Amino acid sequence: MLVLSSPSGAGKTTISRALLEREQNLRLSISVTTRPQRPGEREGVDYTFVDDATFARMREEGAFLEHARVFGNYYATPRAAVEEALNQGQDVLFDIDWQGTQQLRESARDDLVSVFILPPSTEELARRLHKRAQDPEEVVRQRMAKATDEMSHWAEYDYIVVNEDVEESVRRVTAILEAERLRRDRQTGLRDFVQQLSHQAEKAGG
Ligand SMILES: Nc1ncnc2c1ncn2[C@@H]1O[C@H](COP(=O)(O)OP(=O)(O)OP(=O)(O)O)[C@@H](O)[C@H]1O
Ligand SMILES: Nc1nc2c(ncn2[C@@H]2O[C@H](COP(=O)(O)O)[C@@H](O)[C@H]2O)c(=O)[nH]1
Repeated sequence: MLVLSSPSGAGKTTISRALLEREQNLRLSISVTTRPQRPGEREGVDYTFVDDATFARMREEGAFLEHARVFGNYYATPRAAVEEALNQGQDVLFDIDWQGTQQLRESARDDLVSVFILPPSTEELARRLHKRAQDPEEVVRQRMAKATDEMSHWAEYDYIVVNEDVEESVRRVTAILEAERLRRDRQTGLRDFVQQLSHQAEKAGG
């Protein structure tokens, strides 16, 4: 479970999309949200868009692994899709905030790798939020005002990537993913493989 968090506009959606194109065994967890759909966003691809009543019902039914109120809207990670992907041996990518990360960390523990994305400067963060031009000015202002609050959680994360150049950031997150996949405890079947090697070495050595 690979989590990316950041202040709004720092670039995690951009980095996630590039990662998903390159990584065969990585699936995006598609969140459920009550936020209005942005121009260009696709239902079931970017988010599953629901109304407040549907969100509340799904939460009561235990359909979420985590949920949070972010910038005045509700967001949640659906349990079934994530469990299915993990059971199939796939890695799952989460683009969620620090509240959701805290909740996932409690349930997933060792299986969670978290990356916090920082902007190179506050001016650049404001530029990116405006450049995206998909939210009303008031929403952009509200998200900028929340940036300090969001960034105060950076030290809760395993890795920090300052997103200056997209390509370089994607390279760094890919390197994190590769290194984490190589951890001894994540390589299943290693014990049998090493036993086999030892057996062959003993035979070869007479
Ligand atoms: N390294 C970069 N350099 C310049 N522009 C960037 C960079 N990374 C992302 N952007 C641009 O910044 C804007 C915001 O990026 P993006 O939507 O990926 O942010 P986000 O962190 O996912 O935001 P949110 O939390 O609101 O979903 C987009 O227009 C994107 O193209
Ligand atoms: N706790 C969760 N946070 C989520 C989830 N999906 C997205 N998010 C975070 O919300 C903000 C705003 O996203 P936007 O798409 O409206 O710009 C951002 O920080 C996302 O990471 C979720 O399922 N749970």
